[in-house]
Amino acid sequence: VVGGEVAKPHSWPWQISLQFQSGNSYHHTCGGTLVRRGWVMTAAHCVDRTYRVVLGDHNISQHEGKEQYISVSRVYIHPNWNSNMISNGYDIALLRLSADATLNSYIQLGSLPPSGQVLPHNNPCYITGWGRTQTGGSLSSNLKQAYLPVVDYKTCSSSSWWGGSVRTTMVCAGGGSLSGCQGDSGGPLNCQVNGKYYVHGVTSFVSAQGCNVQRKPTVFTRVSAYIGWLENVCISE
Ligand SMILES: CC(C)[C@H](NC(=O)C(F)(F)F)C(=O)N[C@@H](C)C(=O)Nc1ccc(C(F)(F)F)cc1
Repeated sequence: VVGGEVAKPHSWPWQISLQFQSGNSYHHTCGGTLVRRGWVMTAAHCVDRTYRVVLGDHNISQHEGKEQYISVSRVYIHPNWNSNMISNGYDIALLRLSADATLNSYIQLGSLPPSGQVLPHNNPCYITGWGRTQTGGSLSSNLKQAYLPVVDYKTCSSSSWWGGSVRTTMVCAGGGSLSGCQGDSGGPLNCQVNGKYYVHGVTSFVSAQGCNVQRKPTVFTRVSAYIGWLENVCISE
Protein backbone atom coordinates (compact mmCIF):
# COMPACT_ATOMS: atom_id res chain seq x y z
CA VAL A 1 0.00 0.00 0.00
CA VAL A 2 1.48 3.34 -1.06
CA GLY A 3 0.39 6.20 1.22
CA GLY A 4 -2.42 5.78 3.71
CA GLU A 5 -1.61 4.69 7.27
CA VAL A 6 -1.00 1.67 9.51
CA ALA A 7 -4.41 0.16 10.24
CA LYS A 8 -5.73 -0.09 13.81
CA PRO A 9 -4.73 -3.67 14.66
CA HIS A 10 -7.40 -6.26 13.78
CA SER A 11 -9.78 -3.62 12.36
CA TRP A 12 -9.99 -5.64 9.11
CA PRO A 13 -10.36 -9.08 10.73
CA TRP A 14 -11.10 -10.88 7.44
CA GLN A 15 -7.69 -9.89 5.97
CA ILE A 16 -5.26 -12.83 5.72
CA SER A 17 -1.60 -13.18 4.74
CA LEU A 18 -0.76 -15.89 2.20
CA GLN A 19 2.76 -17.14 2.87
CA PHE A 20 4.94 -19.60 1.01
CA GLN A 21 7.62 -21.70 2.65
CA SER A 22 11.26 -21.52 1.63
CA GLY A 23 13.60 -23.57 3.80
CA ASN A 24 12.25 -23.43 7.31
CA SER A 25 10.83 -19.91 7.08
CA TYR A 26 7.69 -18.46 5.57
CA HIS A 27 7.39 -15.36 3.39
CA HIS A 28 4.35 -13.13 2.84
CA THR A 29 3.44 -13.17 -0.82
CA CYS A 30 -0.21 -12.08 -1.09
CA GLY A 31 -3.26 -10.98 0.82
CA GLY A 32 -6.64 -12.67 0.90
CA THR A 33 -10.07 -12.57 2.53
CA LEU A 34 -11.64 -15.14 4.86
CA VAL A 35 -15.08 -15.71 3.28
CA ARG A 36 -16.13 -18.88 5.14
CA ARG A 37 -14.49 -20.50 8.15
CA GLY A 38 -12.84 -22.98 5.79
CA TRP A 39 -12.41 -20.78 2.71
CA VAL A 40 -10.15 -17.91 1.66
CA MET A 41 -10.66 -15.76 -1.45
CA THR A 42 -7.53 -14.43 -3.17
CA ALA A 43 -6.14 -13.61 -6.63
CA ALA A 44 -5.48 -16.36 -9.17
CA HIS A 45 -2.08 -14.77 -9.87
CA CYS A 46 -1.12 -15.46 -6.23
CA VAL A 47 -1.51 -19.18 -6.16
CA ASP A 48 1.36 -20.99 -7.81
CA ARG A 49 3.04 -22.41 -4.66
CA THR A 50 1.94 -24.28 -1.56
CA TYR A 51 0.90 -21.97 1.21
CA ARG A 52 -0.01 -21.40 4.71
CA VAL A 53 -2.67 -18.87 5.59
CA VAL A 54 -2.09 -16.58 8.56
CA LEU A 55 -5.26 -15.19 10.16
CA GLY A 56 -5.54 -12.56 12.89
CA ASP A 57 -2.20 -11.00 12.02
CA HIS A 58 -1.08 -7.39 12.27
CA ASN A 59 2.73 -7.39 12.25
CA ILE A 60 3.75 -10.19 9.89
CA SER A 61 7.34 -10.12 11.24
CA GLN A 62 6.38 -10.85 14.87
CA HIS A 63 4.39 -13.51 16.68
CA GLU A 64 1.80 -11.50 18.58
CA GLY A 65 -0.26 -14.41 19.90
CA LYS A 66 -3.52 -13.63 18.04
CA GLU A 67 -2.56 -15.48 14.85
CA GLN A 68 -3.95 -18.73 13.56
CA TYR A 69 -1.83 -20.65 11.03
CA ILE A 70 -3.73 -22.97 8.71
CA SER A 71 -2.44 -24.81 5.65
CA VAL A 72 -4.21 -24.89 2.29
CA SER A 73 -5.68 -28.25 1.29
CA ARG A 74 -6.97 -27.35 -2.18
CA VAL A 75 -6.76 -24.46 -4.66
CA TYR A 76 -9.63 -23.52 -7.01
CA ILE A 77 -8.52 -21.06 -9.71
CA HIS A 78 -11.21 -19.53 -11.94
CA PRO A 79 -11.31 -21.72 -15.06
CA ASN A 80 -11.00 -18.72 -17.43
CA TRP A 81 -7.91 -17.29 -15.69
CA ASN A 82 -4.96 -16.82 -18.08
CA SER A 83 -1.76 -15.64 -16.41
CA ASN A 84 -0.53 -14.19 -19.73
CA MET A 85 -3.66 -12.04 -20.07
CA ILE A 86 -4.20 -10.37 -16.71
CA SER A 87 -6.27 -7.66 -18.40
CA ASN A 88 -8.85 -10.30 -19.41
CA GLY A 89 -9.81 -10.58 -15.74
CA TYR A 90 -10.84 -13.77 -13.91
CA ASP A 91 -8.04 -13.02 -11.43
CA ILE A 92 -9.75 -14.82 -8.56
CA ALA A 93 -9.19 -18.05 -6.66
CA LEU A 94 -10.56 -19.88 -3.64
CA LEU A 95 -8.38 -21.74 -1.16
CA ARG A 96 -9.87 -24.60 0.85
CA LEU A 97 -8.25 -24.58 4.28
CA SER A 98 -7.15 -27.83 5.90
CA ALA A 99 -9.13 -26.83 9.01
CA ASP A 100 -11.82 -24.28 9.84
CA ALA A 101 -10.65 -20.99 11.33
CA THR A 102 -11.90 -20.18 14.82
CA LEU A 103 -13.74 -16.86 14.64
CA ASN A 104 -13.11 -14.29 17.37
CA SER A 105 -12.60 -10.52 17.70
CA TYR A 106 -9.38 -10.81 15.61
CA ILE A 107 -10.70 -13.19 12.96
CA GLN A 108 -14.05 -12.56 11.24
CA LEU A 109 -15.61 -13.33 7.86
CA GLY A 110 -15.60 -10.67 5.16
CA SER A 111 -19.04 -9.77 3.77
CA LEU A 112 -19.49 -10.29 0.02
CA PRO A 113 -21.64 -7.91 -2.05
CA PRO A 114 -24.86 -8.88 -3.81
CA SER A 115 -24.31 -10.48 -7.22
CA GLY A 116 -23.96 -7.88 -9.97
CA GLN A 117 -23.71 -4.83 -7.70
CA VAL A 118 -21.61 -2.05 -9.30
CA LEU A 119 -20.64 0.83 -7.01
CA PRO A 120 -20.93 4.48 -8.09
CA HIS A 121 -18.01 6.79 -8.83
CA ASN A 122 -16.28 7.95 -5.60
CA ASN A 123 -17.91 5.30 -3.40
CA PRO A 124 -15.70 5.20 -0.28
CA CYS A 125 -13.34 2.20 -0.12
CA TYR A 126 -10.14 1.22 1.64
CA ILE A 127 -7.44 -1.06 0.31
CA THR A 128 -5.60 -3.07 2.98
CA GLY A 129 -2.41 -5.07 2.81
CA TRP A 130 1.22 -5.69 3.71
CA GLY A 131 2.45 -4.83 0.20
CA ARG A 132 5.27 -2.49 -0.77
CA THR A 133 4.92 1.00 0.71
CA GLN A 134 6.25 2.64 -2.47
CA THR A 135 7.13 1.63 -6.03
CA GLY A 136 10.15 -0.69 -5.79
CA GLY A 137 10.08 -0.39 -1.98
CA SER A 138 9.85 -3.06 0.68
CA LEU A 139 6.86 -4.80 2.23
CA SER A 140 5.19 -3.27 5.28
CA SER A 141 5.57 -5.25 8.52
CA ASN A 142 2.29 -3.83 9.77
CA LEU A 143 -1.03 -4.03 7.98
CA LYS A 144 -1.74 -0.77 6.18
CA GLN A 145 -4.88 0.84 4.80
CA ALA A 146 -5.39 3.58 2.24
CA TYR A 147 -8.55 5.43 1.22
CA LEU A 148 -9.19 4.59 -2.45
CA PRO A 149 -12.57 5.84 -3.74
CA VAL A 150 -14.14 3.97 -6.67
CA VAL A 151 -13.34 5.21 -10.19
CA ASP A 152 -16.28 4.26 -12.41
CA TYR A 153 -15.72 2.12 -15.50
CA LYS A 154 -16.52 5.02 -17.86
CA THR A 155 -13.61 7.03 -16.43
CA CYS A 156 -11.28 4.08 -15.79
CA SER A 157 -11.56 2.74 -19.36
CA SER A 158 -11.02 6.15 -20.98
CA SER A 159 -7.91 6.59 -23.10
CA SER A 160 -5.79 8.64 -20.66
CA TRP A 161 -6.67 6.17 -17.86
CA TRP A 162 -6.51 2.39 -18.34
CA GLY A 163 -8.19 2.37 -21.78
CA GLY A 164 -8.90 -1.15 -23.06
CA SER A 165 -6.89 -2.84 -20.28
CA VAL A 166 -9.82 -2.84 -17.87
CA ARG A 167 -13.09 -4.75 -18.12
CA THR A 168 -16.49 -4.29 -16.51
CA THR A 169 -15.65 -7.35 -14.38
CA MET A 170 -13.09 -5.18 -12.59
CA VAL A 171 -13.25 -2.33 -10.06
CA CYS A 172 -10.87 0.64 -10.33
CA ALA A 173 -10.09 2.67 -7.23
CA GLY A 174 -7.72 5.53 -6.41
CA GLY A 175 -5.68 6.86 -9.34
CA GLY A 176 -3.93 9.55 -7.32
CA SER A 177 -0.96 9.35 -4.97
CA LEU A 178 -2.39 6.42 -2.96
CA SER A 179 -2.45 2.89 -4.35
CA GLY A 180 -1.93 -0.79 -3.89
CA CYS A 181 1.47 -2.25 -4.71
CA GLN A 182 3.19 -5.61 -5.09
CA GLY A 183 2.35 -7.79 -2.11
CA ASP A 184 -1.17 -6.39 -1.77
CA SER A 185 -2.28 -8.80 -4.51
CA GLY A 186 -5.26 -10.95 -3.60
CA GLY A 187 -6.24 -8.77 -0.68
CA PRO A 188 -9.57 -6.99 -0.24
CA LEU A 189 -10.93 -3.67 -1.44
CA ASN A 190 -13.23 -2.86 1.49
CA CYS A 191 -16.10 -0.62 0.38
CA GLN A 192 -18.66 1.07 2.60
CA VAL A 193 -22.29 0.58 1.53
CA ASN A 194 -25.03 1.83 3.89
CA GLY A 195 -22.56 2.05 6.76
CA LYS A 196 -21.18 -1.50 6.47
CA TYR A 197 -18.01 -2.72 4.79
CA TYR A 198 -18.23 -5.28 1.97
CA VAL A 199 -15.32 -6.85 0.08
CA HIS A 200 -15.97 -5.52 -3.45
CA GLY A 201 -12.49 -6.15 -4.90
CA VAL A 202 -9.59 -8.59 -4.99
CA THR A 203 -6.36 -6.66 -5.64
CA SER A 204 -5.18 -7.58 -9.13
CA PHE A 205 -2.86 -5.06 -10.81
CA VAL A 206 -1.27 -1.63 -10.91
CA SER A 207 0.65 0.08 -13.70
CA ALA A 208 3.86 -1.52 -14.96
CA GLN A 209 5.26 2.03 -14.72
CA GLY A 210 4.77 2.13 -10.95
CA CYS A 211 2.23 1.59 -8.18
CA ASN A 212 0.85 5.09 -7.61
CA VAL A 213 0.74 6.51 -11.12
CA GLN A 214 -1.71 9.33 -11.78
CA ARG A 215 -4.76 8.12 -13.72
CA LYS A 216 -3.71 4.46 -13.38
CA PRO A 217 -5.90 3.45 -10.44
CA THR A 218 -5.33 0.15 -8.68
CA VAL A 219 -7.40 -2.49 -10.48
CA PHE A 220 -9.38 -5.13 -8.59
CA THR A 221 -11.33 -8.20 -9.62
CA ARG A 222 -14.99 -7.19 -9.13
CA VAL A 223 -16.21 -9.74 -6.56
CA SER A 224 -19.90 -9.10 -7.38
CA ALA A 225 -19.22 -10.45 -10.91
CA TYR A 226 -18.12 -13.83 -9.50
CA ILE A 227 -20.65 -14.57 -6.75
CA GLY A 228 -22.12 -17.45 -8.79
CA TRP A 229 -18.74 -19.09 -9.28
CA LEU A 230 -17.76 -18.55 -5.62
CA GLU A 231 -20.99 -20.13 -4.39
CA ASN A 232 -20.70 -23.07 -6.78
CA VAL A 233 -17.20 -23.88 -5.50
CA CYS A 234 -17.87 -23.26 -1.79
CA ILE A 235 -21.18 -25.08 -1.71
CA SER A 236 -20.34 -27.95 -4.09
CA GLU A 237 -17.15 -28.93 -2.24
C1 LIG B 1 0.66 -9.58 -10.34
C2 LIG B 1 1.04 -8.32 -11.05
C3 LIG B 1 0.06 -8.06 -12.17
C4 LIG B 1 1.19 -7.14 -10.13
N1 LIG B 1 0.07 -6.94 -9.21
C5 LIG B 1 0.24 -6.08 -8.19
O1 LIG B 1 1.27 -5.48 -7.96
C6 LIG B 1 -0.96 -5.85 -7.29
F1 LIG B 1 -0.56 -5.82 -6.02
F2 LIG B 1 -1.51 -4.69 -7.63
F3 LIG B 1 -1.87 -6.82 -7.43
C7 LIG B 1 1.38 -5.89 -10.97
O2 LIG B 1 0.46 -5.12 -11.17
N2 LIG B 1 2.60 -5.76 -11.45
C8 LIG B 1 2.91 -4.64 -12.35
C9 LIG B 1 4.39 -4.38 -12.33
C10 LIG B 1 2.44 -5.07 -13.74
O3 LIG B 1 3.00 -5.96 -14.33
N3 LIG B 1 1.36 -4.40 -14.19
C11 LIG B 1 0.68 -4.66 -15.38
C12 LIG B 1 -0.52 -3.97 -15.53
C13 LIG B 1 -1.29 -4.16 -16.69
C14 LIG B 1 -0.86 -5.01 -17.69
C15 LIG B 1 -1.68 -5.18 -18.93
F4 LIG B 1 -1.00 -4.78 -20.01
F5 LIG B 1 -2.02 -6.47 -19.08
F6 LIG B 1 -2.81 -4.46 -18.87
C16 LIG B 1 0.34 -5.70 -17.54
C17 LIG B 1 1.11 -5.51 -16.38
